[in-house]
Amino acid sequence: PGWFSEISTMWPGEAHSLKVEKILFQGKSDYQDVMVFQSATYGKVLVLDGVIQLTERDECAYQEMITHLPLCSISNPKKVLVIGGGDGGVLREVARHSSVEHIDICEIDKMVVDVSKEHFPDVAVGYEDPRVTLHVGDGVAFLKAAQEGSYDAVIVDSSDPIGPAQELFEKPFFESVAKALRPGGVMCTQAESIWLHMHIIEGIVENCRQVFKGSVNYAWTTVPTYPSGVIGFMLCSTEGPKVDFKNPINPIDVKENQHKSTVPLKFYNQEIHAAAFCLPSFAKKVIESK
Ligand SMILES: NCCCN[C@H]1CC[C@H](NCCCN)CC1
Repeated sequence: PGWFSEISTMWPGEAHSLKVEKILFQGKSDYQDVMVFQSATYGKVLVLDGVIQLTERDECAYQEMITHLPLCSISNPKKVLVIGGGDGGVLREVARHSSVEHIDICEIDKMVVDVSKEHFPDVAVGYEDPRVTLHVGDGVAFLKAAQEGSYDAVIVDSSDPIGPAQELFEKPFFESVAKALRPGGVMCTQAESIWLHMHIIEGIVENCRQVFKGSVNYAWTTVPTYPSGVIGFMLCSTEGPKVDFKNPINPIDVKENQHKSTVPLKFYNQEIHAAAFCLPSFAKKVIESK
């Protein structure tokens, strides 16, 4: 009954709105306000501190791209760490890779996990994979404690730099990720919008170029329900075996190796992988000059 508008100081003067059919959950965790509503045209919607995290209709774009851009760029990923991603969508996507043997996930807010399992079963299906271990806690502390060189890939599926995820956009965190990765290991982080946050992106790229001595590339994709309709990703690799993010070398094994109730890929494919790294001139100028 009415409309939800995503108003935030992070995107001044604009607000994406969705028609609300019914509010399904409202709560306050130790970290943020959590809400789920049934929208008129995008399925169910997860909102944290007034910011849209995912909708049933378009979550495939973000979860598939943030996962397969890194994992399809290296051969035989075995050990993967997800920071954030409490809704389970990234886990669902990592599980499609048959070479993966172990998936750690560190999510700070248990309420996000529980709410996703209750209201977004096709997203939280990722938790049903036996290779998954959930750690409820701060990703910064988890990485500080992680053994050096223990992961092939780290995916940072965070909210925005205002709130609990603030530290996940800073240099010390990137340094701890690089330490936890093997030589030639890869990181993929949520990296905002080129339409809204070129300044934030500039800072992230600068930090990543200082910390990651392999490849550092920015990719982007379309997600209708994120502000400006696009979201970016920072793809980085540590010193060691060369990683060419722009040419996927490891096609996903979508046959047997996923949970029976996992939905098929809806968004990611080889061509859109390569296209994701093509940037408009105003963004290319800033990102490739750092
Ligand atoms: N697993 C889904 C979590 C999604 N992370 C989101 C990425 C986008 C963000 N707002 C977009 C802000 C404008 N770039 C909210 C969290």
